[in-house]
Amino acid sequence: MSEAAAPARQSAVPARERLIVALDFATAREAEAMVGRLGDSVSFYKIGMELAYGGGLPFAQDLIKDGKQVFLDLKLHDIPNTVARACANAARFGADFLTVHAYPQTMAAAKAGVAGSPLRLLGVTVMTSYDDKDLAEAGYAYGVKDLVARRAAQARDVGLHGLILSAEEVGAMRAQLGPDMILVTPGIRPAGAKAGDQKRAMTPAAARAAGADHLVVGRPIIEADDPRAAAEAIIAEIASAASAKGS
Ligand SMILES: O=C(O)c1cc(=O)[nH]c(=O)n1[C@@H]1O[C@H](COP(=O)(O)O)[C@@H](O)[C@H]1O
Repeated sequence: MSEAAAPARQSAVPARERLIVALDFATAREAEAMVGRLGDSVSFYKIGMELAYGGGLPFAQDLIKDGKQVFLDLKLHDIPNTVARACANAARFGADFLTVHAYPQTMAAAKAGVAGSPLRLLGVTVMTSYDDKDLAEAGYAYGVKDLVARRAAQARDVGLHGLILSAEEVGAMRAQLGPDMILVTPGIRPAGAKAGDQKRAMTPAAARAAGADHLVVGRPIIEADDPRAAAEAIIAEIASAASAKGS
């Protein structure tokens, strides 16, 4: 894939493809049942670390064969040799996105590992369950805003394709990084939904209006009584925010 092609495609992405549903289940069987319930309302799925240990990787390949887009959320972080080799192996899957933690060594190794493949790497900046106090407790000298900005600049310097960050930082990071970086926001909560462990959460409309390219949503859809209706409501919110921006 030509790297220059990505931004044009990002701005042209339809609202439905901006929603990424997190298949946070223990088994591929449960994930498959959810994909069946969501039907053609959802085209993009995330396989995270829980499902990866329950048949998620072969299931990801089934999804790709069925024409779905797949985000492998494996959040890799290790010594450069291991990260580069893991990314090269993951690139064979045919997935669209893969996450690595946004540490400079890790990002550089990941970039080298996927060279020549269309797999796009997303650097996880600061988990959306963290606030400034959590970072201080973990030993960081930076608060959320500054650490996200620092890691975003490092990701851009390494040539990473995109970032995972909360919608609270998207506006500032879009201004800092320009239109090319793919900005993906978890921590999405429709009005009135329970935040759970998410500390930096926003509504779908607010996240999209702030400039998020893709929104990752798990529990508000997969735990809903009617997951398909919940997904359609979020897609409608994304579409209304996009048209309000004229994009
Ligand atoms: O990398 C991620 O996808 C991720 C990063 C982050 O900072 N916060 C975050 O919530 N996620 C993932 O996004 C999903 C959010 O799920 P819900 O909180 O249920 O909507 C989960 O699968 C998380 O693993």
